[in-house]
Amino acid sequence: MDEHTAPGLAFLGPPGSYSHQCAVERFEDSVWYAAQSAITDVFHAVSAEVPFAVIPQENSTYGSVVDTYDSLRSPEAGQSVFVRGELTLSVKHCLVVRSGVKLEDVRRVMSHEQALGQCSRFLSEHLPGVTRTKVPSTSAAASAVLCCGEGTDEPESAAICSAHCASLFDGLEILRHDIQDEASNTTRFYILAKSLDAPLPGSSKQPRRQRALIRVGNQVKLQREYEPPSTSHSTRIITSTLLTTFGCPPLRIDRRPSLNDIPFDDVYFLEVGDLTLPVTAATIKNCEEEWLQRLQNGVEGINAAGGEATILGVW
Ligand SMILES: O=C(O)C(=O)Cc1ccccc1
Repeated sequence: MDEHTAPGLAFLGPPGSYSHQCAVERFEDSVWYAAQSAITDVFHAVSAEVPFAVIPQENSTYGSVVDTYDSLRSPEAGQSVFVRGELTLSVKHCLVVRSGVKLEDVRRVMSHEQALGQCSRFLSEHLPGVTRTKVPSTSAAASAVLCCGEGTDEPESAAICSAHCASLFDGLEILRHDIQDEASNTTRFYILAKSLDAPLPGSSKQPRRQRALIRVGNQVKLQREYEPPSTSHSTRIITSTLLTTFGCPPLRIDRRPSLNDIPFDDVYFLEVGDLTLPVTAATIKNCEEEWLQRLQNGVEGINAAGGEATILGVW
C-alpha cells in the first residue's frame, strides 16, 4: 500500500524485525510501513501522516520492554498517542552469521537487548566469554553482521534474529535455530494510534473495548523535599486503593522512575480490564460506555487522593 492511499504505521526497523513481522500479520496491506531506528522514535512518529504504530511491550521470558514504558511516561502519551490494542507473537530466535563463518570464529553477538536476554542461557553455554552488544533491533543486528569480520575493523560477529529476517539479507547463514531459553517465548505488542477511538485499519470487526492502560504518578506540587520510596504518594495510592479503584483488579502493574527529577519519584502503569462484563451485540455500546465511565471515575478518585492519573489507552 502506498503513502497516498493508506495511513502510515511506524515500527522498529529495518524490515525483518519481530515488530515488523507482527505488524504485517495484523495490518497486511491496509497501511504503509514507516521504519524507525529506535522504539522511542516509533512512539514519537505517531502523527497525522503516520497515525498508527506497533511497539513491543513485554516478553514472556525477559519481561517489560523498558524503552516502551519510558516512552509512555512522556506527556504525549494519553494526549496525542494512545494504546489501542495488543498483539502477541511467538518468538523463535536464530544465531546468524556471514556465510561460511563457524561458531568458534564468533567474537561478538549483536541483537536487541530483549533478544540477548531471551537467549542468555544459550549464549552462556555455547559462546561463553563472547561480547554481547546491544543494537536497536534484531534486523539492525542482521544487517550489521555483514559489515564485520575479515577485511573490516570489526570483530567477527553473529546476530540473533528470526529465520525470516535472515532470509531478507544476502550473504547470511543460520548457524543455529531455536536458541531462545524458553520454547514458549512470546512477545506482546501494543498498537498505538493518534486517536483514542477512530477505527483501526485492516480488520472490519472492531473488538469490544474492555481493557485500559492507566498511568499513575504524583502531583508534583504535593511532593515534599524527599520521601523514601516506600512512602511516595503514588506508591501509597497504588497499594491502598488499587483493588477497588476501577472495580476490578489490575491485570498488570509496571513501574518506572518519573520524569519529575525527584529521587525515587515513580510512575506506575496499570493495565485494567473487566473480562466479566456480559456483552451481547445489543449491549456492546452500553457496556463500552459503562466501562469508560468506570475508568473516568477511577481516574478522578486517584486525582482526588493526590495522585495524577491519565488514561493512556482503551481497547
Ligand atoms: O528487534 C526486534 O526485532 C524487535 O521488534 C524488538 C524485539 C526483540 C526481541 C523480541 C521481540 C521484539
